[in-house]
Amino acid sequence: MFEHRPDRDAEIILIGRSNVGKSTLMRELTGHTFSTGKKPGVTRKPNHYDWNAESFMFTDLPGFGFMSGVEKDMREAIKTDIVHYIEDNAEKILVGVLVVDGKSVIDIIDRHTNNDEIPHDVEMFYFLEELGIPVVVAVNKMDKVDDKDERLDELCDRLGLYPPWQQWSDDTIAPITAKRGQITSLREVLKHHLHEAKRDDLLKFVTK
Ligand SMILES: Nc1nc2c(ncn2[C@@H]2O[C@H](COP(=O)(O)OP(=O)(O)OP(=O)(O)O)[C@@H](O)[C@H]2O)c(=O)[nH]1
Repeated sequence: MFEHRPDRDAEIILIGRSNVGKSTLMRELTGHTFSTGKKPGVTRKPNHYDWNAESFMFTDLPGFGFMSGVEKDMREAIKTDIVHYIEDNAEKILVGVLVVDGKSVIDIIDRHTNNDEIPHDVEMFYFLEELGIPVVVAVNKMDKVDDKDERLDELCDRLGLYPPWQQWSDDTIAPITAKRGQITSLREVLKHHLHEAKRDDLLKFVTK
């Protein structure tokens, strides 16, 4: 289990496969640089970035799925810890940001679907929804995607959301390029959810 979760009442979590750009996004959202102990095989913990006065924090959860140099058992253990963390804190999690790599996400989802498995990304999407946590899909690395609309429509299709993707751009689908600081669409969607949750007091944390 992950230990040392700061005791905060409200939280926005980032989850996603390894290497999709969660740390980069976390840096953009908070303006803070984290040392992440990136060596494969090293035990991986959540990164919390928190504000005591408002009892709010962003949490970057460890990446799930394939990580080079990390054994399958270890990957499964990390995923189990992530699931427990989300279940245990569901009431405090205002938004779950599922970060995916826009360039590879469709291939990865389809590869796993063919094996009769539920792909991790799709599974996490439904898992958050079942817990009643609003899910935002931050589709990162859009700088590497040429056919943007087509790709985002495909992603909607795989997640059970009716295309066109623009229908979901207010509350669910946020194409971004975290590396270049292009995350306005995500900020807007987060604002929407904080407002819905009647937490306008927290808007300043998602606005630049
Ligand atoms: N082209 C492109 N690359 C990006 C973008 N955002 C992040 N990256 C790159 O993707 C790689 C992984 O980024 P990280 O932020 O370390 O990813 P992570 O999801 O935190 O990875 P884990 O710690 O393994 O879970 C780095 O080389 C980043 O520079 C983006 O918007 N576009």
